[in-house]
Amino acid sequence: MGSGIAVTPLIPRPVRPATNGANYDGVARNVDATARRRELRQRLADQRRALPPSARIAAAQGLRRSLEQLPEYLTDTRVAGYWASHGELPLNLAIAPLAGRGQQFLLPVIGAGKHLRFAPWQAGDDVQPNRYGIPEPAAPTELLEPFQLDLVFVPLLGFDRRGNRLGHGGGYYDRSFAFLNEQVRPTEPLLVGVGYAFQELPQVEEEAWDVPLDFIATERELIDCHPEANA
Ligand SMILES: Nc1nc2c(c(=O)[nH]1)N(C=O)[C@@H](CNc1ccc(C(=O)N[C@@H](CCC(=O)O)C(=O)O)cc1)CN2
Ligand SMILES: Nc1ncnc2c1ncn2[C@@H]1O[C@H](COP(=O)(O)OP(=O)(O)OP(=O)(O)O)[C@@H](O)[C@H]1O
Repeated sequence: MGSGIAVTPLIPRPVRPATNGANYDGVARNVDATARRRELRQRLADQRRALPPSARIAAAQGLRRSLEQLPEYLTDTRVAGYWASHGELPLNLAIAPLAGRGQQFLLPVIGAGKHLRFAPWQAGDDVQPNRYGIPEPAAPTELLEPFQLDLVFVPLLGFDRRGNRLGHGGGYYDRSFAFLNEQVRPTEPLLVGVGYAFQELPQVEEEAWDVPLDFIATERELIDCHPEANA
């Protein structure tokens, strides 16, 4: 599809052992991990909501500068993002230049089975709230499957530098992009997590179903989660 710059393929990540083992210890470890994730999500969500408007506006501008370091942001044809809610880092300044460059922007639409599809959206198009109160295109002319996208800005609550992500806990992105775990990464679509720098964690515990991010863009920097590719 429309990716401008070729990226060096990597060896696929080894399949991680499932954490939901059938024995008692496996189950207990899993319950602990779930409780830890819930606590961490709450703390990060509270912290994000408490950010003053000035920090949000400055971050939206910093994010655009970070994304300009990514060739795919400047050239890819189909670019999916999100409508910032719950204090998420606003994408509006990063999205604005896309139309002028002939790039299509799309928003996620929640479907059956917690799978996302993506609808083209441009400024002025009608939106309606989904079940979480997040706006979705109201009358999409087409709905694209995740594999049809070139670049995806993925919302997150927490991240680490290896590309592990903590989301809202719905598992929407992991389910929708699970097919990438069978492919040599990075490939298309390229997954770029977007969040505030303060959302960085030393390590996000990996779960068997997680789909790692290729890059993470914050208001401060663009993080390449496959640094060995450039070594
Ligand atoms: N802006 C935006 N759009 C998005 C996502 C997102 O994270 N951000 N999604 C990412 O997947 C999908 C929607 N998934 C979501 C999953 C949970 C919650 C949410 O508010 N969860 C509550 C708990 C609600 C409950 O338990 O039912 C919370 O976090 O407080 C929101 C969106 C698709 N669209
Ligand atoms: N590929 C998958 N197949 C089946 N279930 C899945 C898959 N991916 C995630 N899940 C389920 O979804 C639940 C939530 O996953 P997780 O905590 O990783 O969500 P998240 O990445 O934080 O959420 P979101 O992507 O919506 O922001 C998990 O408990 C898991 O059972």
